[in-house]
Amino acid sequence: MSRPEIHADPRHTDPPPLLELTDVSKVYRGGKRAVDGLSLRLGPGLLGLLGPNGAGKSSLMRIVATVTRPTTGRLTYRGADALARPELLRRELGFLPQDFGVHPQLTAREFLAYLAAAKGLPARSARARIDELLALVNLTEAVRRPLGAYSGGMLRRVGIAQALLGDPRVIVVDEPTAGLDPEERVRFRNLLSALAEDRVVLLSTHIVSDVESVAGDIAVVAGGRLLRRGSPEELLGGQAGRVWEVLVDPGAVAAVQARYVVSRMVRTGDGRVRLRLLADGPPFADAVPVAPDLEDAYLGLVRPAVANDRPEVRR
Ligand SMILES: Nc1ncnc2c1ncn2[C@@H]1O[C@H](COP(=O)(O)OP(=O)(O)OP(=O)(O)O)[C@@H](O)[C@H]1O
Repeated sequence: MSRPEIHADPRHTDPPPLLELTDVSKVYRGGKRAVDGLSLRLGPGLLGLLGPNGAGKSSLMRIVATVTRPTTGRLTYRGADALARPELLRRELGFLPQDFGVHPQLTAREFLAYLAAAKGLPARSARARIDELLALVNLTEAVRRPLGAYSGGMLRRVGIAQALLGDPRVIVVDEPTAGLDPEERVRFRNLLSALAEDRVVLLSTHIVSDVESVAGDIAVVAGGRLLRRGSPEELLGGQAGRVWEVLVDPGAVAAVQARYVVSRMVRTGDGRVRLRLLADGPPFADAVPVAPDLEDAYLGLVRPAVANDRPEVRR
């Protein structure tokens, strides 16, 4: 298979990036190549790292967070080698890993105080910061309860709060909206977007809507590679004239799916199915061209790169 073209974004070439990954690969024991020659330049702002399960997002996030070393490639922070001297990056980093674990017997305040101490933050300023963060993630009411009694969404919010201890300049959050309800999702996206005004925020997700409204800059990854980086508009531009809607009988759906990337299916009131699909020209005589959205653009990039699950029919 030919290597996909790597699109560098000229906006990120000047001034020098705060954080830079150069030709980074990660090969796990057993030979799995999770990240494959990936380069990224990051300055202040929010970069949405969007890719399907297994794309290598977590591996990449762990490399940036200096939890995992890449097999080959370079990582620099403020121009210094962050693999040789990870402490330079670590002391300015907040990381929310995908598998964030807590001590169930501690309250949120106790747990954050414990993490603040582990990070070497002075106790007095940490206390004030913890209360500020608990309010920010809307957990003030629950601070006296042990974490073992928290819901998944509440624990996620504790994870977000701990990532912000110490006022990091680089915030790395791996699938942070997993387990959050829709209102919490919106709240959290807005928080990250405000933080990204003057910080590097790297947010990974497989959910297009998580990055759609907040990230002016999106990197689409699959198979450990960067497929495309750009603004939502730039990503949409790549699919202009390639998105169509067509009404078919339910019995015809499988054949259409076998031939085209189907980005959406909706059962209509009269028992037919409206399919939205990607094709270079009109796939059927009665197909209607429609404007691409980010979900189309994402699937148009990712589906040719990896085999993926088919979408469910929405009723
Ligand atoms: N420690 C490990 N040892 C071996 N293989 C691994 C390890 N961690 C991840 N992988 C494999 O590397 C690939 C990329 O995984 P990674 O978790 O980085 O992707 P991802 O995009 O974050 O996916 P997900 O959202 O499912 O976590 C997958 O095939 C995964 O099974």
